[in-house]
Amino acid sequence: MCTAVSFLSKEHYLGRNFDLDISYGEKAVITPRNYPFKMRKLQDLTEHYALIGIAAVFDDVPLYYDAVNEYGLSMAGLNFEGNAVYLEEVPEKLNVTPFEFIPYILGQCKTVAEAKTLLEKINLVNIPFSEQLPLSPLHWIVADKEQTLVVEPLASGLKLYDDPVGVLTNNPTFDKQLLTLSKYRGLSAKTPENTFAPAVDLPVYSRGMGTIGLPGDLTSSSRFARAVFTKAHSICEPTEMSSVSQCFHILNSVEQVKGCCELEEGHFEHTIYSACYNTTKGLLYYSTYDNRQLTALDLHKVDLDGSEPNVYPLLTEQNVHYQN
Ligand SMILES: C[C@H](CCC(=O)NCCS(=O)(=O)O)[C@H]1CC[C@H]2[C@@H]3[C@H](O)C[C@@H]4C[C@H](O)CC[C@]4(C)[C@H]3C[C@H](O)[C@]12C
Repeated sequence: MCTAVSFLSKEHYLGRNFDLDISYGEKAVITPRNYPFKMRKLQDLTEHYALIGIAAVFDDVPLYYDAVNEYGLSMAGLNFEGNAVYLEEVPEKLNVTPFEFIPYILGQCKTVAEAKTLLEKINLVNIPFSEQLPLSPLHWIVADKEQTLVVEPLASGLKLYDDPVGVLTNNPTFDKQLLTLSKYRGLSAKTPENTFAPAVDLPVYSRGMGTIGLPGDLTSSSRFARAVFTKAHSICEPTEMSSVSQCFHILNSVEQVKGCCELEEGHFEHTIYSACYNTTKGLLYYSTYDNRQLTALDLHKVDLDGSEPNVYPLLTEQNVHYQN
C-alpha cells in the first residue's frame, strides 16, 4: 500500500508513503539536465529539466518512484495491481514505457496543464526494463501548486482524472475511490449534534466524536478516506517547518506499522520511507521506518547542468538527539 498527498500550505508539497515488504535498494537521486535518459521507442531525452526524487538505480539508470522537477511539477507512482494495463506499441502515439514515464513527463513539462497536453499523446507500452525487473502495475499522481491529476493506464488507454482531493492510494480505480467518499459526508472535526435520537440524552463522553466512522484499517480505500479527511481539516502555520511537519503528520495518519499486514509467512508490508517534497524549492525531506529523523536534500545544491546522476543512499539508521 502506498499513499500520496498533494498539500498546499504557503508553498506546495507532495507527500508520499512508500509501503511494501521489500526494498529495491531505493536511493535519493538528483538527475541533472544533461543526463541522457535513454528511451526504448522514442528519441533519447538528452536535455531535460533537472529532477530530484527517490529511485532504484539499475545499470546506472535511475528508475524513479517519486520526484519533482526544477519547475515544481511532481509525480509519484503507486501500485495499481489488477487494474494497470500496458498496451502494444501504437505508431501514431508517443510510446513510453512505464519505467520511463516519470522522467519523460517531469523532464519536459513545467506544469500539470502542460503534462495534460503531453499525456494526450502518450501510449504506455508493455516493455519491461529487463527480465529481472518486469512491468510494474502502477498509476500516478501528477501535481503542481495549481492542480492535481491522476493518470491510470486502463485497457481503453490512459485515463486522466482531475483529483479534487489531492490524494491517491491504490485500488480500486480513482472514480470509485472518489464516489466512496460520499459515505463519510457526515463526518466532522466538530462535536456533532444529537440528530440520532434527539429525545434521548446522549452524553459527549469523548472528544473526536465527529470522526466516528472514519475507517482506521489499512486497506487502500480506507487510507484514501482517512488521508482525505486529515488533509481537508489540516491546519498549520505558513512556514516551511510547520508545513513540512504537517505533511508528515498527514502521511503518518495512514502509515503502516510492521507486523499489522502480513503478505506471506513472515513478510510484512510497512512504511519503508515517507517523503515530502517542497515542489517550489526543489527540496526533498524523508524519514525511513527506522530513522525517524528528517533528512533533506536540495535539488539546487548540485550542478544542474551536469550529466551524471547524484546518488545518495537513504540514511536508514535511527538518529536520536540525546538531550542530557
Ligand atoms: C511497489 C511500488 C509501489 C508501492 C505501493 O504502491 N505499494 C502498495 C501495495 S498494494 O497495492 O497495497 O498491494 C512500486 C512504485 C515504483 C515501482 C518501481 C519503479 O516503477 C521503477 C522500477 C520499474 C521496473 O519496471 C520494476 C522495478 C521498479 C524498481 C519498480 C518496482 C515497484 O513496482 C515500485 C517500487
